[in-house]
Amino acid sequence: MPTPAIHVRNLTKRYQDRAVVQDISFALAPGETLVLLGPSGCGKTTLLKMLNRLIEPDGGTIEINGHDIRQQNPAELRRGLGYVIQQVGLLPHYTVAENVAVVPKLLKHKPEQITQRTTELLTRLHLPPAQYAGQYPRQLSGGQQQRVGIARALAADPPIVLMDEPFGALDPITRAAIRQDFRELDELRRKTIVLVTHDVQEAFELADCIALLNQGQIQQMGTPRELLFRPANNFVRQFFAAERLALQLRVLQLADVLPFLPMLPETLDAPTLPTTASVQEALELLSGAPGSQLRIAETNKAVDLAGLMAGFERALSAATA
Ligand SMILES: Nc1ncnc2c1ncn2[C@@H]1O[C@H](COP(=O)(O)OP(=O)(O)OP(=O)(O)O)[C@@H](O)[C@H]1O
Repeated sequence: MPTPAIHVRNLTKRYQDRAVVQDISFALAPGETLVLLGPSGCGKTTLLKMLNRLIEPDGGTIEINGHDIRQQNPAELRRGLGYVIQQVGLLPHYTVAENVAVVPKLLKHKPEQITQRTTELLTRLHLPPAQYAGQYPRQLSGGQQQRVGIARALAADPPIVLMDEPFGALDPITRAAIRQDFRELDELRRKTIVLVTHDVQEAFELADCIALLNQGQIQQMGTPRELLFRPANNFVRQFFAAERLALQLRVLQLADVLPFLPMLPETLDAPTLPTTASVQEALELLSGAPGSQLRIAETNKAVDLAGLMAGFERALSAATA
């Protein structure tokens, strides 16, 4: 394994003799998204804030790109780590462009480079600069402010970004829209991200890897699929119980269902999905047009709604067997 982007060993934090983070260890490879998930008060934010030294641990070590963060000046460390929080924390007397430029300015990037980067980020985050660069935070909606917060965290192109409930304060529709942008933003895909949430659907949508915490301890760390189909204990099983079906539809892909699908005569004008599409995506496509079929790219198979559901059921039995 290459040097982990983040390597945490035996991390512990106590408040008045109560360990709110207990002996946590993990390694995160560069470019991965780790979601810290768990009930309120389980220690997610405390763990995240130890990564950028907003909170100092009582025990254990943290290495970022192979360097012990205790050897680094906290302010410098933080300039190298993007940070997005629920309250956004934009500076009210700075324009959108000025807010985005804060860290690049501290790092003494060239003015023309900063302008170019700001323009690029605002455009990609659906805030056309001609309209928004000169506005003040109070003139923006909550969702727009959150997009500016993300642009600000990415402005200096840090390889690691820490996010604490970044979509927590938004209504469900805005939240889904920003999550979609988040997934489609190429530059975020390349970054190492640690994201805190208590929203299970959000965790499954964004994570390469989930660490499910309870009372300061990792109950299980693994891919969404591992947590769902191979729960390490009862806590993990119970945590996903209420949303199990929705999660299964999201986690299983057409590739999983494929062996159980009957061959159908090809309908040339049918919509096509790749084998990596989730059963959920296929279901959405098919339920809009009952009786219709979809083609599965690079295979000789097509499927209708009934066939998909029958295949899903068999793929589920195979995954949990
Ligand atoms: N400064 C502090 N002094 C004492 N206790 C604290 C302090 N900060 C946090 N705690 C306690 O530590 C525990 C973990 O808090 P933390 O904020 O990390 O949880 P969380 O999982 O992020 O919760 P939430 O999802 O509600 O934000 C909580 O029980 C909290 O009350």
